Amino acid sequence: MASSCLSFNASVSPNHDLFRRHPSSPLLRHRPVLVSCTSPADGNNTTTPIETVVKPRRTENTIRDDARLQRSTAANPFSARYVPFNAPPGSSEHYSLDEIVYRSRSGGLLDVEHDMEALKRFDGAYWRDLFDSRVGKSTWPYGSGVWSKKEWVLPEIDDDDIVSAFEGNSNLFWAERFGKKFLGMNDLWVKHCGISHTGSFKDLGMTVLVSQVNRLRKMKRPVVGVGCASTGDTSAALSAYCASAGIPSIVFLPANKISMAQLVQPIANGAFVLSIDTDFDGCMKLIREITAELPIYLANSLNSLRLEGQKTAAIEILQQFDWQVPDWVIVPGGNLGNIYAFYKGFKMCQELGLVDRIPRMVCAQAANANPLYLHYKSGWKDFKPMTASTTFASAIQIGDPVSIDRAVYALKKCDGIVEEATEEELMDAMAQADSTGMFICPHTGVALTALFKLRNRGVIAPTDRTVVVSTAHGLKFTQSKIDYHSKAIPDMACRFSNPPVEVKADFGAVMDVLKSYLGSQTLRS
Ligand SMILES: Cc1ncc(COP(=O)(O)O)c(C=O)c1O
Ligand SMILES: N[C@@H](CCOP(=O)(O)O)C(=O)O
Repeated sequence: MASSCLSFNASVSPNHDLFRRHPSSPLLRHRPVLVSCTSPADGNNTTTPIETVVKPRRTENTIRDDARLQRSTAANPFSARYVPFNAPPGSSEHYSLDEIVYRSRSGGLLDVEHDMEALKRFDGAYWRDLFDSRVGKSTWPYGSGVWSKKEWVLPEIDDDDIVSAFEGNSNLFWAERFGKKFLGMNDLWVKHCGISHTGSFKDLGMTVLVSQVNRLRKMKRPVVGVGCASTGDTSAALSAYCASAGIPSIVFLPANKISMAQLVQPIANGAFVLSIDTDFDGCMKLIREITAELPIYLANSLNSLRLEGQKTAAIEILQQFDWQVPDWVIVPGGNLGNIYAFYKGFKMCQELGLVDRIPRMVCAQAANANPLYLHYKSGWKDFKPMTASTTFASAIQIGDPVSIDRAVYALKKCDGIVEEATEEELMDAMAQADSTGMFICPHTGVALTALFKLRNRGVIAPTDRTVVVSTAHGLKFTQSKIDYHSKAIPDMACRFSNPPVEVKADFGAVMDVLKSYLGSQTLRS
């Protein structure tokens, strides 16, 4: 092996990033490094040559400068494009990701299609090692859980155009006490996507969409601003990423239907906020009409770019289980982009040999906003949009989900299930989870209710490895918790409420209440 040529077998050696990441290593300094990757998939020791000139780091460099210095000069072998979602065989319709297009010629949804043949030139072990090697570092842009999978997300974007808050890499934790106490389960996990830059999973998709907009604007494409309709989380993510890149954002919010914490997010980030006297579906209809007329780029998940980022949460789950596949993954659903994004992430891992199967998925809806559930119960016969009623799970108060076709496709492919949760069920589940140390959002309460129901029916077994996706941070929804714990919700027993005890500032009075409390604890244990 020539000293300037590091040839490695993809299934054995970690990856080229390791070499890029340590430019100050005496072995690498000033040395052109030709990284060629054996492709076990075709048995040849040929390559995708990724040539990197490693230059010394100057102290005034930013991490972007570092990334620029270490960048490969070889042609990028990976690419992606828009195609009609679930296109019929033989369809040749496709669009560059640099085009501004949200719908196929027939008016259907689009999907981002990756050049899977190019990705398949590397085997599963290569991709696992590559992704694993990027976790927990601050290398631009791989410090992000989304961009650490860049080759599978937006392979062609220049690192310089990426707008990232190093989102993703959210924790997946063992819900030991909740699982044992309430469900008799020993392998229950929560993927906390709400521990994120703006407090929800929307950051994962928004970094991708805003990065692409950044690129389009540099290419002088007509994008004056980026807009969305929102139940709160999409607008929070959009406004934060746009503000970070200096791009105007415009958000349409249903008046009085989102939490105060969510409302203040786009306001604080300088978005142009319209509070509109309608529901989310009304806002969605308006933003679609407006973005067809004005040079405002549409940021809702109708835009399939978003799902490319969101799918990395599924890849992360597999990675966090050391590439073992869980039995079940439960996701709360509203506009229904996320359930498809999860399916896509799992499916890519299977197709590219990182894992050998995919989990069964459950989509959980609030009973007050359950068009997918009703469609599932009808045996997938006719889908009927509805007017969603008020729900504590306000971010999924959606009656006419734009990604209905994507969701149905994903659920059919993974032998999935749809469940629903009444207001009382979701609030009780949230309170129960919180009582074991979590602080979840009501949407996660919807997902936990689905789990309760499926466990009670014996569909999910006590030892099944199950992941509940927590989609937002509970701190965005404190008012619902206050209402519950103060028993201020009409027609709800609030069985697990834990209101504060008011007591006089008097030693005897405090002793009395404490003795009574401690006595009840002893009796319980
Ligand atoms: C907190 C939260 N959970 C779940 C969802 C549902 O995701 P999706 O619309 O992709 O189904 C949303 C948004 O809709 C949300 O904001
Ligand atoms: N919950 C969403 C609703 C819009 O969903 P999107 O994924 O299509 O943007 C929100 O937070 O606005």
